[in-house]
Amino acid sequence: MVAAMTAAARGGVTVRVPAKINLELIVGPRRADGYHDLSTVFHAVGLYDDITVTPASQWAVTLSGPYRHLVPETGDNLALKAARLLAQRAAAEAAADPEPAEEVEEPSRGPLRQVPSKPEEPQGIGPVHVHIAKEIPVAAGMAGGSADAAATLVACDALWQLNTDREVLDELAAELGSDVNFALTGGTAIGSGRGERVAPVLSRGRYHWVLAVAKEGLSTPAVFAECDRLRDDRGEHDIPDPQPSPDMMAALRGGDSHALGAALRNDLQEAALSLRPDLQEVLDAGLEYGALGGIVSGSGPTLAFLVDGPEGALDLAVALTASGVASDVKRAVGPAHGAHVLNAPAGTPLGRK
Ligand SMILES: C[C@](O)(CO)[C@H](O)COP(=O)(O)OP(=O)(O)OC[C@H]1O[C@@H](n2ccc(N)nc2=O)[C@H](O)[C@@H]1O
Ligand SMILES: Nc1ncnc2c1ncn2[C@@H]1O[C@H](COP(=O)(O)OP(=O)(O)OP(=O)(O)O)[C@@H](O)[C@H]1O
Repeated sequence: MVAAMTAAARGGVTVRVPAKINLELIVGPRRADGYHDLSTVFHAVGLYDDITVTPASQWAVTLSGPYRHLVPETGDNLALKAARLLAQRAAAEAAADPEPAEEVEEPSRGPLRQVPSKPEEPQGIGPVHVHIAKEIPVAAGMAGGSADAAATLVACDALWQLNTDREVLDELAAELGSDVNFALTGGTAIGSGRGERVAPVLSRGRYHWVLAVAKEGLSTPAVFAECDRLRDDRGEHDIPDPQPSPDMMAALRGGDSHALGAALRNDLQEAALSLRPDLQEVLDAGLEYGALGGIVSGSGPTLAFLVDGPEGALDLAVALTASGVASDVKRAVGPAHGAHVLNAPAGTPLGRK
């Protein structure tokens, strides 16, 4: 928060964005465009990246935090792509929709004449410096890059005072990646299409999670490809269209963590374990030490264990660490809010007066 206030004083906007896990991930057949239709239940958890955007003379991105060395500080960074995409969109809209002329009465000449109205478009759309305080593990199946992209859209929108329609933000989010739309939304929500169509789901309760983060990440395309390969090897060709499961919907409606633990499902889990067999030992240990359920998060390799409260979370985190099967163990509570502004410069709609 102090960093956010300092950023605001320098004319920057800071946005906080959560990591996600997938409580359910049902993978349909591979589509002609290479993606897979999904039915997923996204769940945002309280493990956050903070993104600060500040006006700059050229586009730039920097990182801090324990995972900073794993993320490019170049134009490949998804956050920088998001900032440029929003700038391009705003410029295109301004060009397509030139300032409307308005009629005014000019007393000296009598008749009405046309003059351009005062520009409504915000000034100063241009290069920004994006700083990512990174706490979300990288290539971990927790949508860290997507979270940064979503946060940057929200931060630049606030910085440039664009007030972009949610529909347009969603369009840009989908262009950046399948998980970006959910990072804008947060909470617990159903994802369909390739994951970019996000809709609310009736859910109650707060859930406590223990996350076992692996040292080395997994590539999302490689895990989907392994899922296809395993299905082909088994001769599974008639993959049904993915649908949310009644058990998961009932568990969420009831807010019952035991029912939720039993309903956790991830169709990418087998593929992630096939590529990283060492994860099975950690999964078994978590369940043995009392988790209500355990699952590979998204495309992995992070493992998410559901426990029945904060004490259970501490006990499991200690047990997993002490047993030596997992070196980086975190605790988080869900659901968490989607990308939200922490602080904005004075004088802007979101800033202090
Ligand atoms: C595994 C999940 O995290 C579950 O939420 C997502 O499906 C992955 O979302 P993401 O990382 O934002 O993925 P994208 O950047 O859109 O796609 C990366 C690659 O993952 C594969 N991919 C992704 C999403 C999807 N529905 N089907 C796919 O097959 C494709 O090979 C794609 O080229
Ligand atoms: N801002 C960013 N934050 C994290 N990774 C980024 C970012 N920009 C680009 N990347 C790259 O994207 C790749 C995937 O990282 P990310 O942390 O998003 O994976 P993930 O959590 O497995 O994604 P998902 O769960 O959405 O499939 C990494 O190789 C990373 O270097």
